[in-house]
Amino acid sequence: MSDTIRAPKGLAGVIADDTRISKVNPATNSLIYRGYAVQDLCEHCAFEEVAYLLTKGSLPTAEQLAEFTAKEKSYRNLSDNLLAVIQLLPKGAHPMDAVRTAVSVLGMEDDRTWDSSPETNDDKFLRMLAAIPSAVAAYYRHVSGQEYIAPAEDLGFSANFFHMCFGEVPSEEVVKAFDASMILYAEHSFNASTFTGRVITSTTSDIYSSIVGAIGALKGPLHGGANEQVMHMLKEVGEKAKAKGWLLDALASKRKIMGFGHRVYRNGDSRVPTMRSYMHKVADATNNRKWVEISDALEETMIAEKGIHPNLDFPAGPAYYMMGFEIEMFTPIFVMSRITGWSAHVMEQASANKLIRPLSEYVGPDQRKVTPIGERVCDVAE
Ligand SMILES: CC(=O)SCCNC(=O)CCNC(=O)[C@H](O)C(C)(C)COP(=O)(O)OP(=O)(O)OC[C@H]1O[C@@H](n2cnc3c(N)ncnc32)[C@H](O)[C@@H]1OP(=O)(O)O
Ligand SMILES: O=C([O-])CC(=O)C(=O)O
Repeated sequence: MSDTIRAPKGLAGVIADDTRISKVNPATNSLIYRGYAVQDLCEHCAFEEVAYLLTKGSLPTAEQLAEFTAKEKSYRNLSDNLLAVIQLLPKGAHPMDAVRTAVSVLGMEDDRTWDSSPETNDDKFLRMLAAIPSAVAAYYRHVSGQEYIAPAEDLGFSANFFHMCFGEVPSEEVVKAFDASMILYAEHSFNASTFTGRVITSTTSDIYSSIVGAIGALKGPLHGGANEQVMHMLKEVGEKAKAKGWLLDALASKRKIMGFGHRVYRNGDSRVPTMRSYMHKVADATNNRKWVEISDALEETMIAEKGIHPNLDFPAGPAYYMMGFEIEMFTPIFVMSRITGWSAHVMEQASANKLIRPLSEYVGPDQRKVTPIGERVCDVAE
């Protein structure tokens, strides 16, 4: 077929569409959101400002931010129905499945299913931004056999999350480190989960469905699920002195080292230095250098042996662990942030939509006749 193009496996290197939301630039090792460097955003902004920036296109004024955060706070409370659903969920399930279910219920509670106007989508986004942390915390409290803690209206996004999980807010340094991680995780162009969300939107389905699909894609250990695997790996290594030997054995047995490598960046992830410095601050604030030391030893060996650098999940995982979060909460925490980037992409896709539907090359058996079941001896799979 002359008018078709054969894309490489995994669509590697393929530009699938334009976007105004972010630019991942491996040549300069940089990442900008709507023109602003993420490092700059981490230094000068709270996560709520970045959420506004990503979804609306510009940084808010103080007045615009006050209106945005007031609305976000007003949407934090879960309905009795959703709270009851969360409390009925199996305790052994993965929290990512609980978040996926919670977003699905949020969608069912919103009677504007077929209204995907920009104003309505923006409001639906704000509902999810506000309610997802409440759902993550509610599931955590349920699983750990503790009473649900209602959101606090006088706390910012990140401080409120700590409050809902633990009933207390840690030091300013720790809250800032968490908030910076929210900024760094917020958006990353056409990664697998965002692309999933855009594919769903391209069918003119609703934003909740797009986000449910994106959550499913993020859960995988090759994508967002890697932040949990990093911490499992650090625990398996156990101590700094064993890190080098552990890594060499893992590489010899062809094991994928979680938190290393990236489809787009080849010389290191632009977000790592910032997150690493916050991880160090959390280690200092919690008086615990163990995970930092093991991480440093693994990184040094991985770069020396394979020339493969860490990605954002590598410092984020241990940072969350030192903040006191259970490992299985790490990827749901990623969802709390990436809901901003996903929603911005859903709105961008909807504003200039074209159904996303590639072709495939059929490599199965040639056309053959169906043998009626009574005469069938054995159908050989090819
Ligand atoms: C927020 C995020 O989603 S960031 C990504 C989080 N994911 C992870 O940390 C999981 C671990 N990393 C990986 O699996 C990969 O690096 C990915 C999935 C992120 C990128 O994959 P791809 O772009 O398809 O690269 P690919 O897997 O082909 O790797 C190229 C080569 O580097 C090797 N490589 C890449 N990452 C790793 C790794 N983490 N450990 C060991 N080897 C690796 C591959 O084995 C391959 O080697 P080969 O050419 O000898 O076969
Ligand atoms: O860009 C990617 O493929 C994965 C990633 O780092 C992200 O989604 O933050």
